[in-house]
Amino acid sequence: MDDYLFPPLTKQHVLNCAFAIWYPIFRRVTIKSEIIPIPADFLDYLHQDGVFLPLDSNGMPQPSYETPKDEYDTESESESENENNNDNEWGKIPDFPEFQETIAAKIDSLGGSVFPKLNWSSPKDACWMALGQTMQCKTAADIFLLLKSSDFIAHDLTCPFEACVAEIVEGHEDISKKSADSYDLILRKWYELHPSMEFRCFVKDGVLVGICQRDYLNHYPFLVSSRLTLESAITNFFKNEINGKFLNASYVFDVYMNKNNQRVWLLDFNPFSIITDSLLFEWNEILQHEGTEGMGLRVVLSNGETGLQHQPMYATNRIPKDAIDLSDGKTLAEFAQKMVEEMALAQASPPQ
Ligand SMILES: Nc1ncnc2c1ncn2[C@@H]1O[C@H](COP(=O)(O)OP(=O)(O)OP(=O)(O)O)[C@@H](O)[C@H]1O
Repeated sequence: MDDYLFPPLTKQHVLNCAFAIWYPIFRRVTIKSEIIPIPADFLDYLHQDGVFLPLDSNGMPQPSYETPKDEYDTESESESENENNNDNEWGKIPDFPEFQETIAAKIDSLGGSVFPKLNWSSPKDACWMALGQTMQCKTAADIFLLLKSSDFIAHDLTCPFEACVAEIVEGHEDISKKSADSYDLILRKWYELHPSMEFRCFVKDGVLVGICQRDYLNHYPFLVSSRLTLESAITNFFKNEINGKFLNASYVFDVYMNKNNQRVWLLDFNPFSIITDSLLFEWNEILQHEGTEGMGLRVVLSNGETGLQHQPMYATNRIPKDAIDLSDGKTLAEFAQKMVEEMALAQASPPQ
């Protein structure tokens, strides 16, 4: 770890990886998306503890959602009734009617289901919380549950510049400790992406140094046999569509390749930094690589190579901190049960 010598990561490098910055430049080669500025009250709500979902468009709690009062309050019924009559019948449940309406309209315009993100991250660590355990969202409530349950989203909100070099200007605080000035909710048109066709690409000083499987835990035999064809398609995509257009000289980008026509699509950009997972490479290999010839496409060559078979991703992120905030003993037991079921399911069904 200590050997690693990364070029200094600045706040600007991280900002350049924010969706709203790169999307206008690469709109033609990426998935259709909508960018919705997050209003201040919703940002406050995201910062608060607990997973209380806002009311639906009719002012009612979301379907199958138990209000904090119904489920957890220990007050006597009469006390509760008094309080309920006072103001907000649903106690702590927040309400963002305009924001929710905008989201619903954008979901419609993207075909009815979307993949949500904030400036940098998606709440992929929380998808086990969602109905159907998927990131596919059809309503604002689906999105809010994922955002509120995710550690990755909490990181975007609280310390996105954590890995940046300290920039202390006299009289100003160290900006590496700051959060972003503004946040966007990103809605991307939903596609059933096959994990075997996702790849991560490492670019150092404008050179495509390495490409590897994004799903680094599983062996896909066809990737081994078609490695050179895939590598050539991704390299061409880099040369024609990415190189020289992204704002940082060194960066990491993710792509998806359509299996049928081998068309490559850009998925995301990440900082060239230890905070980005190097997957099948060691960061040292990438950092020490010299010359203009890259290391090519690296895939998992056999099941034995990983020593693991059909692993669920983000297994270690499956108890988000808000689950604990939300819980009494009973709820945690329910979460634990759900987790056990999901792990069993993931082990039993290999990826197609
Ligand atoms: N539009 C989409 N429809 C369906 N699934 C998607 C879509 N976009 C991304 N995904 C899936 O979600 C995963 C994470 O997406 P993305 O890279 O945008 O999120 P992220 O949180 O920035 O991830 P990372 O930090 O690993 O880069 C992708 O690997 C892909 O499997």
